[in-house]
Amino acid sequence: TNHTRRAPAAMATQTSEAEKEMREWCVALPKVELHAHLNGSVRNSTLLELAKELGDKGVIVFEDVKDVIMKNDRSLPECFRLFDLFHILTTDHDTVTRIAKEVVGDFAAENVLYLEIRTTPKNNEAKGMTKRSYMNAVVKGLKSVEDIDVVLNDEILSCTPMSDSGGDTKRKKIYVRLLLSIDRRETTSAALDTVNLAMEMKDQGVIGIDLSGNPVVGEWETYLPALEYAKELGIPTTIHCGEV
Ligand SMILES: CNc1ncnc2c1ncn2[C@@H]1O[C@H](COP(=O)(O)O)[C@@H](O)[C@H]1O
Repeated sequence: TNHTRRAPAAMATQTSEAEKEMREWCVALPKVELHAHLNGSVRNSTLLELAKELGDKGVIVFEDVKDVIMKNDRSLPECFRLFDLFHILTTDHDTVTRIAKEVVGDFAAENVLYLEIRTTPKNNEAKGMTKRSYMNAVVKGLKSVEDIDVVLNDEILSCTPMSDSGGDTKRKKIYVRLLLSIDRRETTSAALDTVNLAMEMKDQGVIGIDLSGNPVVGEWETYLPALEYAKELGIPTTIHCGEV
């Protein structure tokens, strides 16, 4: 804070010690994370690495993108421009698998015990991707976490062999559930596809749907049939609204 900067050196050190302790306490505290967007939770280092690869291929200009990724204090419109960039960087099956794996690992490292990840299933013909194959890539990522027990639907999906001595008590365990997001840019039929997919994937950790995306885009009437359909099917729903 400004206050800290103006304080004498000794006091500043004390404050930063206190801040450090508070941060450590927050990390150690067992937590529940209910609002993580998959593509909003990607490590900066991974984004930079992916941007570098696409820069080398001439798809983007790395230097421009680097500044955008590292910028802090973004406005809401800037956030949505950034998501469009993230989607260019992340949307192929292997990258989706990679980011899902890393995101779960990062939350577990911060002692999140129960994690709900929401993500927008994407059709991308150029990559041979359907909403279903996108979600399969996400689930594959969750199952490929090696050093943590990831529990989807109360079943242990990823678990390296326990030691012969009867189990390694130091292994972390995280319960992960998925919400399928409808992007406000989508059509009624695409939104209905997402609800059907959520129903199909109930036994793979999918526990609900979400309406998200740029709040200044789209019309409520477009998604209403999908939300009503979800209600009929008994699928729990979360909604982003009123942010502008
Ligand atoms: C800032 N507040 C917000 N309001 C509304 N939607 C948001 C959001 N933050 C993120 N998203 C939604 O999450 C997507 C990225 O993750 P996935 O591609 O789904 O994994 C964004 O494109 C947007 O649709």
